Amino acid sequence: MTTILIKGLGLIGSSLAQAIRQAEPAVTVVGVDTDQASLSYAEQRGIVDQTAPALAEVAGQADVIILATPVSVICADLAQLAALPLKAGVLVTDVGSTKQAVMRAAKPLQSKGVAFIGGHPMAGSHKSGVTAGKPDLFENAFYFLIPGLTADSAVTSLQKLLRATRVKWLTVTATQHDRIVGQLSHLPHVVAAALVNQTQAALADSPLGLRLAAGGFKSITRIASSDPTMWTAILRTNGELVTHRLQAYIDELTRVKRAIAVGDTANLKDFFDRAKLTRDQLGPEQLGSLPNFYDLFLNVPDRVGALADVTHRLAAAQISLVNIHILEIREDIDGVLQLTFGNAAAQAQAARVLETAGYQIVRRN
Ligand SMILES: NC(=O)c1ccc[n+]([C@@H]2O[C@H](COP(=O)([O-])OP(=O)(O)OC[C@H]3O[C@@H](n4cnc5c(N)ncnc54)[C@H](O)[C@@H]3O)[C@@H](O)[C@H]2O)c1
Ligand SMILES: O=C(O)C(=O)C[C@]1(C(=O)O)C=C[C@@H](O)C=C1
Repeated sequence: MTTILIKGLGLIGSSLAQAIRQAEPAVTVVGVDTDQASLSYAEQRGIVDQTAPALAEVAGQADVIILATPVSVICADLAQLAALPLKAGVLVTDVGSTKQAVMRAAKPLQSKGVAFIGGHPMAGSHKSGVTAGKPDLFENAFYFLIPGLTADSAVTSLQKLLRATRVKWLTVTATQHDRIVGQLSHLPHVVAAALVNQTQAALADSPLGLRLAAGGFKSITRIASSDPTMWTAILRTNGELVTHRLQAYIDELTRVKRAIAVGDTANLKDFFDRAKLTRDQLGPEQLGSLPNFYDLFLNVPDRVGALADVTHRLAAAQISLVNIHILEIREDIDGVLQLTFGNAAAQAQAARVLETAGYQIVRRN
């Protein structure tokens, strides 16, 4: 019986667990997480077979170990694994968003002869946690692999285990990885967060402020809702590269700022022309997998039990919720609840159930 240990049952860990289950129903999946609620949720839904509070307790039983916590924790765990007794032939991999620091941290483990393959699925979401996980999260996305000196047979085994993800495999070096992803993922997250913070300050004295935002602001800042702990760890491990790319981005902004200030129409038009040309070439297939989450924004009355009533009605209709978020509760008036579903059918069914019960849907994404 093959035992797969997944440490970190959040968005990525629980999505991989579900994809592994689809392809290999006979394997035993063991989940490790510091968050007891995530472990219970995963066990109750059959995402994992067993749970354990700490890596050291179960590492020795595993045939495959997948590290899916923030990068800082992955690095610490790799050091810990090097000091633990492991099964002969164990395969260790990770999903962290930076790879040079991870590959460095894996050296003592590799020196012991353990097969380690750095990994990074280039798909995800601004949603985090076990409830957001789904087996098809990675479909059509690129999945970077950094095998280093690990044998091809181990790479093939990992690809076979993860075949239900239906990803496109791409082998790179850790340096190549961090350069590409630093520009395409890390810099955009800094830019999005900076824009949200600057907008919040700029509109602080406007009565409706950010609530007036429409599609433009929302689409460029969606990723500012991502997990702060995860992003702090990413920037601590690809900081040098991101600092350089941030300077190049500031230079680009400075050039356009100058063109706006002096009313240089030709330069401004060229600025937008070049961006449009490049962006238009990214069809949906080149964009990799876009996270498909479906939101309903619901007015809920300010009374005890309103939230429970909504979740009860959805559960009675057997509609699975990915996430629930209270956006605002104002005393004596309605609050707004954001309900997230994994597919359009669940969203539509939930809207019917809730509207029939008298709830007002204020927006759907
Ligand atoms: N979110 C994305 O879009 C995305 C995409 C690709 C890769 N990644 C990488 O995948 C990893 C996981 O990201 P995620 O989005 O699944 O995050 P997440 O916040 O959804 O999940 C992380 C999980 O790790 C657990 N955890 C944190 N510290 C722990 C510790 N010390 N011991 C045990 N468990 C711990 C948390 O409780 C949580 O369940 C990160 O390294 C991230 O960089 C994220
Ligand atoms: O789609 C999103 O919300 C993401 O942020 C996913 C995203 C990214 O594209 O930057 C985030 C971090 C990962 O390491 C890989 C993918």
